[in-house]
Amino acid sequence: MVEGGLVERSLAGSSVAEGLKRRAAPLVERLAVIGPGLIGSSILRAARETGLARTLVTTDANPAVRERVRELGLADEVAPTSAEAAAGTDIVIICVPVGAIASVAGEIADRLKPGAIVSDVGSVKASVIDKAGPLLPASVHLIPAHPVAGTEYSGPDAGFATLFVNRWSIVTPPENADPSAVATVAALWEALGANVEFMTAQHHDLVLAITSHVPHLIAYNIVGTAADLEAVTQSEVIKFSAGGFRDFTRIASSDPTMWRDVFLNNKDAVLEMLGRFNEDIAALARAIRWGDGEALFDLFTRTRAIRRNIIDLGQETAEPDFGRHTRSKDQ
Ligand SMILES: NC(=O)c1ccc[n+]([C@@H]2O[C@H](COP(=O)([O-])OP(=O)(O)OC[C@H]3O[C@@H](n4cnc5c(N)ncnc54)[C@H](O)[C@@H]3O)[C@@H](O)[C@H]2O)c1
Ligand SMILES: O=C(O)C(=O)C[C@]1(C(=O)O)C=C[C@@H](O)C=C1
Repeated sequence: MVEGGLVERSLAGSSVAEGLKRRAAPLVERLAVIGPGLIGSSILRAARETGLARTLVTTDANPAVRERVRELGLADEVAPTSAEAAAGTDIVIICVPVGAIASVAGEIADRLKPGAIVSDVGSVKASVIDKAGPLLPASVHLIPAHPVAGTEYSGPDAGFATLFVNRWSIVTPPENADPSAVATVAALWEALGANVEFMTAQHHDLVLAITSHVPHLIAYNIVGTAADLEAVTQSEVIKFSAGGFRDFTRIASSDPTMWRDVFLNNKDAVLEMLGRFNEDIAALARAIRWGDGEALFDLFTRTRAIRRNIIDLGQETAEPDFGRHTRSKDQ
């Protein structure tokens, strides 16, 4: 870790994006991002703008992504493999789909220096600790995290430096995690503009099952159902999709690999929340069948208040913003 010393790099033509602060000194010497897609490239962009690390290293399993990252100039070094990217690095952030995190951990294990921190951004946390933890040497610190910020887009062109500004990043340290390594990961996310919250991986997975995973499943399902009906209704599904349905199509266009892995790795929590969801939707169907307007009105009043609370807390724009990714100054 870098203890002190002023490092001022000139960033040709770029000013620090709103909500990000340029650091007087880097937090770490060498930061590696494995998988510079939407989330990884956003970390690299924000790290570049803030001067978070003296050297930014990245790699990707896909050679076309490595080439694109070079073209975009997102890192100081683009390594050919994960093992080479991780060698001699202070912090490695694994930004690949949840199902590939453990295999990356296995690939880098031998090349990590003692005291290095390995983190990730996976949308599911307990499986990362269970599967990646045993593959890493005892001399490194596994401190998983999850930035609760994203879009439906993927790849290095989709990222932007301000993605994490004023969003939560949930850090889920395993039992007996080294406090200074936990503090470093928290400081990293704060430097990227996020607000940090700590919880166990199990609690994270339960909370995110209802706030993120089941909503995505519902969106995938409703768009799938509508697409099946399209044969019956001809082009009406597309023609009249300017309203609520359109909001679902945004969510349902999210990356298939990422979401397949989320559901396969958070099975228990998702099934538990889905069970509860099914009970509640059955109650709504009953209210409609029996003309129970009061039950419908009461629920819709409660949910409207929840939406307004979220907006008041500044965590959502008032209207769906389909072009959020265009906030990027790097594109
Ligand atoms: N998209 C979101 O909204 C969002 C938000 C928060 C967290 N996450 C989590 O972040 C992670 C990345 O998501 P993303 O949306 O940035 O995905 P992405 O598809 O944009 O990028 C992932 C990158 O990882 C690379 N990759 C895949 N397997 C690899 C391997 N074995 N070794 C090296 N590179 C590999 C891919 O080629 C791709 O470039 C996922 O775990 C996801 O759950 C996503
Ligand atoms: O805004 C979106 O498009 C998202 O779906 C982002 C979202 C979410 O559900 O809030 C999706 C998955 C991540 O793990 C975190 C954030």
